[in-house]
Formats: sequence, C-alpha cells, structure tokens
Amino acid sequence: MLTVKNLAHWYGKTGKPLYEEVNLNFDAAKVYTIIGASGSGKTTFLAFVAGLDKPQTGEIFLDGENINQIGLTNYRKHKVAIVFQQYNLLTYMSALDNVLTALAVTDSQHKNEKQYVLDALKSVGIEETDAKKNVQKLSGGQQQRVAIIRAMLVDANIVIADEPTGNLDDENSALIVKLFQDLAHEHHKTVIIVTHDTKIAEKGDVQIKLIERQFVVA
Ligand SMILES: Nc1ncnc2c1ncn2[C@@H]1O[C@H](COP(=O)(O)OP(=O)(O)OP(=O)(O)O)[C@@H](O)[C@H]1O
Repeated sequence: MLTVKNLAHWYGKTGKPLYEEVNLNFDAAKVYTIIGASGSGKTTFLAFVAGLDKPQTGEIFLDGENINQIGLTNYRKHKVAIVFQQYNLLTYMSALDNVLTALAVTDSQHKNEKQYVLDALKSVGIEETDAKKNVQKLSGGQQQRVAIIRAMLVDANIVIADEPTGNLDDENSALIVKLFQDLAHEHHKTVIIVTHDTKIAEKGDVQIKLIERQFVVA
C-alpha cells in the first residue's frame, strides 16, 4: 500500500498552498483516478508519488517504509513505472527494444525474454513486424500501448499515468483504460491515473477529485 501522510505543498516562499493536509491510501489491485481543474496541482502530486520531487511537508510510505528511506533513486528504479501523455519511449529504438531495455535483460536472457515481450505486445494488438519497427513509425495509440506493456513487465508495483489518453481518440482511449484496469486487476498493481476527462475518471475503482485544494474521494 502507498500512503500519503500530511502532505502539503506550495511553490515559492510566499506561495499560496496548492494543498494542505493530504492524507490518502492507494491499495494494490485498484485503479485510482484523479481529476481536477487545470493548474490545481495534479501533475505536481504525481511527481511526489513518483519520487521525482519532494513536497514541502509530509511523507509518503510504501508498505510502511518512507520512500526517502528506500531512497528516491532506488524507489523510482524498482518500485514505480510512469506512463506519460507523450509515451516517453526511446525514439531511436523499436517497440521491442524499448521494453527489453527497461527490463535490463542480459544477453544470455535475451532470446527467451524477446519472445515473452513479443507475445505481450501481440496481446495488445502489436504484431511482430510493428514491434520491430522504429517506435516512431507506430501510431499514438500503439506507442501508448508499448509504454503500458513496458510498465506491466517491469518489476514495479506502482504505475503512475499523467493524462495517458490525452492525444488519443475515444476507441484508443477505451483500450488504454482497459489495459490499466488489467494492470491493476490481473497484475495486482496500484494504478494512479491523472486525467481531465470525466469519462476516463469514471472508470476508476476509486475516483478522487482535486477541488479547492482538497483531495475528495468519491
Ligand atoms: N516548478 C514550479 N514552480 C512554480 N510553480 C509551479 C511549478 N510547477 C508547477 N507550478 C504551478 O503549480 C500549479 C499546479 O501545477 P500542476 O502542473 O501540478 O497542475 P495540473 O493540475 O497538473 O495542471 P494541468 O491539468 O494544466 O496539467 C500551477 O499553477 C503551476 O503554474
């Protein structure tokens, strides 16, 4: 379980608080959606949960251990996977190599793992020929599916997504949401999605609204 305790944040010395006294629990095997107005601090919050930044005050615990104790680099490397609107894939590689690189596969493991990753990509509609093309040649929806497969296969229990369907049409968005649900329900990961899209937000097992500096759990 990921626990956020008494978190508060403001930018600058005299900045108004973005939020104060945030206390939230994120369980395994559930999809959490966070919706809120532009500028309300959703991305900032994800950065804290991802260990990319530190809040002014408050603490974040993973299974009872403070993430600062785990070490933020260690935490980012082994515990969290991040999926952004802009897929953040390595643009000079194929889809297959993007996933293999993230798995830090050694040469001797390469052959078995390669088939495993190809099968995983195929399960989301990316055939071997596409998986071996430069990733930039794939559509936005395909690239986002590659990013999700990468998040699925790396050894991270927490998957964080910032507007993951932002550039996609309705059909692709629905597919991506289904994949996040599988990550949680089949692979028992904690999935946290920030979105401005109410239709996506409604798909969360737990829906959180960031309103007037408060995280309100529906
Ligand atoms: N590094 C920074 N320094 C100062 N202010 C910042 C910094 N990063 C973000 N902000 C401000 O903090 C507020 C929250 O930003 P954030 O990006 O977290 O909001 P958001 O809810 O994700 O918005 P959007 O939906 O538009 O992406 C905004 O007013 C933004 O201008």
